[in-house]
Amino acid sequence: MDKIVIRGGRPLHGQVAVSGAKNAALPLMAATLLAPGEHVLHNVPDLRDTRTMLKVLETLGARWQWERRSVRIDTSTLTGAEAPYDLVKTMRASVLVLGPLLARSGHARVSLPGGCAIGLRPITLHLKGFEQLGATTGITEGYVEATAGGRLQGGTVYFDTPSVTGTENVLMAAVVARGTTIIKNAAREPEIGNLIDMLTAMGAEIEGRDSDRLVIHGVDSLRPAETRIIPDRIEAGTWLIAVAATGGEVTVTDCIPGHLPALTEKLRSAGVDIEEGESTITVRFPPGNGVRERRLRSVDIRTMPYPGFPTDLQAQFMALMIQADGVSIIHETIFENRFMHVAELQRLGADISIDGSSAVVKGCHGYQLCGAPVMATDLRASASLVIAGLAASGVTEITRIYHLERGYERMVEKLQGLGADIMKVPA
Ligand SMILES: CC(=O)N[C@H]1[C@@H](OP(=O)(O)OP(=O)(O)OC[C@H]2O[C@@H](n3ccc(=O)[nH]c3=O)[C@H](O)[C@@H]2O)O[C@H](CO)[C@@H](O)[C@@H]1O
Ligand SMILES: C=C(OP(=O)(O)O)C(=O)O
Repeated sequence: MDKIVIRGGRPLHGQVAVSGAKNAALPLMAATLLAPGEHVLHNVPDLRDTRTMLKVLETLGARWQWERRSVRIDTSTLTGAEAPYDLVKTMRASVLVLGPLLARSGHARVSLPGGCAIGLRPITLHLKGFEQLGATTGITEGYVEATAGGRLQGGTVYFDTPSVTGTENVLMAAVVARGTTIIKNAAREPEIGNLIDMLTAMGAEIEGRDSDRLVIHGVDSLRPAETRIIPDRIEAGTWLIAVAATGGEVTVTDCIPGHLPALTEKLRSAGVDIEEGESTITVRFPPGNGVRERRLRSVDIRTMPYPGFPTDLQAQFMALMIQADGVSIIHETIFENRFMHVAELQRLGADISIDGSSAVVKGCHGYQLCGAPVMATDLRASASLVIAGLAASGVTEITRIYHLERGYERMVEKLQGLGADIMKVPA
């Protein structure tokens, strides 16, 4: 097993290109199950999670081939309808094969994705949605089973709370149902827009892209499609926060600035210079407008469904706020246990206390954090430790970095390209 060693305290400079989004690639890969034939996905990030999803597809009978940044997935013949525990336990997004399998094969059996380090993560809304389309669902021996007695029937699905994978799963089941389905209070994350574009290219009829009300007119059949995965807004946001934390000037390329409205607004409020181009964001700290003093202001955040502040950037933003001037309240509304990074950040000298779903961060303005050995606990917590390590003085060693490899493509190499002293070494 490898670990990451960082000698912190160096500003970051240069350009960094953002990879395709993990959270778009996974549902789009699952969507290939809907139509027999060869699909092509471009800009696919080579990650532990995308490799796991390919294994899930393979167990269902699909064949695949990587060609540089593209993956060809042939779903002409499916030989199974079960996603086993061994794969699902390593990646919750495996649950996304439920909707497409139910639509195509009339039956699906997927190991129940358990609770993970960040919270319970139920899928009751997915199952309720399938039932509204005429399926029966149940849980036996740790597996979710969904069965459609014939073709699914369009219906109205209301989500109590906007669920990202729930919206994606029900959407994929509904595109070939008989009649019209309406999803009310749907999630609006850009990754859902990417999925809608792919389904539309496959022949689906969907109205309401980017809104919380999706209207799906079921079609008799779909065809394979060629689709490009959107840039990873969470990776882009991670770079912006890293530069704000270390100081320096970096242009983040191959991104969609409009996908990060809440983060760029918060960074500006904190005193960070953000300049948006068409597909680039330049981040500068301290700001270049003659301001000499390095003074990062504390700001509060509250995680919310898109376009609110993403829960997937909460841990990284906390790593920035521990160095700010003042007190920042970080309120996590999506997951009940997404503060696992707090104990590790404290090892670097951060002053953070937790009060229910809020973290109170007292910035250490004027003092530098001090590197320490820390342990990664989940994907975004790991990214926050990297950011804190880059900003701290001395050496930070991060173990259990397999979490990071689930969602960040070539993170160490990209940071080295920006001048960071960071290495991956055997633990
Ligand atoms: C809205 C939101 O920010 N979703 C995040 C969530 O997506 P993911 O799809 O994993 O989670 P959901 O969007 O479904 O969950 C959103 C909220 O709804 C609740 N819920 C969900 C399903 C259900 O059946 N019942 C229920 O109560 C969850 O407990 C949570 O509080 O984790 C991903 C990985 O960190 C993020 O990329 C997504 O941005
Ligand atoms: C927690 C994440 O992913 P997943 O839903 O795959 O666990 C994430 O992307 O931050």
